[in-house]
Amino acid sequence: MDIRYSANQRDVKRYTTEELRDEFLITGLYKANEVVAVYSHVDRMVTLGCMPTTEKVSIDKGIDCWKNFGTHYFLERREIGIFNIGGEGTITADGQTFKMGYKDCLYITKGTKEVYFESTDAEKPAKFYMVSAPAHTSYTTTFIPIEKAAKRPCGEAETSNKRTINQFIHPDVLKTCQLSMGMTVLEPGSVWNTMPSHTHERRMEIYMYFEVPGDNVVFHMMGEPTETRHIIMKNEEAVISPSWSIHSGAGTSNYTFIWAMGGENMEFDDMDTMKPNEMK
Ligand SMILES: O=C[C@H](O)[C@@H](O)CC(=O)C(=O)O
Ligand SMILES: [Zn+2]
Repeated sequence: MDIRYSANQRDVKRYTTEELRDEFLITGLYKANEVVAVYSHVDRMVTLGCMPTTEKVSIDKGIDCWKNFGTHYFLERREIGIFNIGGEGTITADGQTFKMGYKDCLYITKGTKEVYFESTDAEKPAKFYMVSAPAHTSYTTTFIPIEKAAKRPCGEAETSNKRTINQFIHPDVLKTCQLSMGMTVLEPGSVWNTMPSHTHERRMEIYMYFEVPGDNVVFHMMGEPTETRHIIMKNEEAVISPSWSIHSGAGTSNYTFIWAMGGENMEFDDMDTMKPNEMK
């Protein structure tokens, strides 16, 4: 498993493009019938991708749970949020089966021993995007279609940031230990997410950009507000944002992204925002 040890804001100021990408960018999430996992020591969050084609794939395929987590199975002391960003598929969690259409979300609670992924059609495989956080207790495994998500329209066409924040795994929708996840959809002509930018010292965040058409890219902004850097991101790539970093982006087209947060603070609006002209 790819392990990322956390980097601090002082050293990051001197990182080259390559060092910045090696530390924070997550690429290659979808390899047929594999589980691709990146363990970050920032809040011990694990980002995973699974694209089952011809096989029924177990969540711990290729992962040595005892060596990496010191647990007997993946969700022994973890919770996980899963979105399907590909063709139709199914997830089986301790015998319960969930049909997962495009953009459907599933929260699976701590203590779930067996989790399997399958695609309905190997030619149009499901692509599961997942983020897992350490958990101290069990709640309820819950299927959340986009209609059940709490919707927050924000931004304006005039400032190229008109978008809808869909809160799926969120205290208003269901209980979790520390994980919250959602999906932000930008309108055509809007390219900026999370502008005005913010940080939240009390929790970290991971963004995964998708629906980035063709050769387009997203310039993902990170760093301390007065020491910003950017990472150019392609479709279906994710990026780790430590608590000290802004996480904001501008695409060469509109796009969609999934955000995931972990930390003790679950108050969505508890952010330190800044005016765009206060940043450097
Ligand atoms: O802490 C909250 C997260 O950064 C995102 O929900 C922000 C976002 O989706 C947006 O403004 O476009
Ligand atoms: Zn944020």
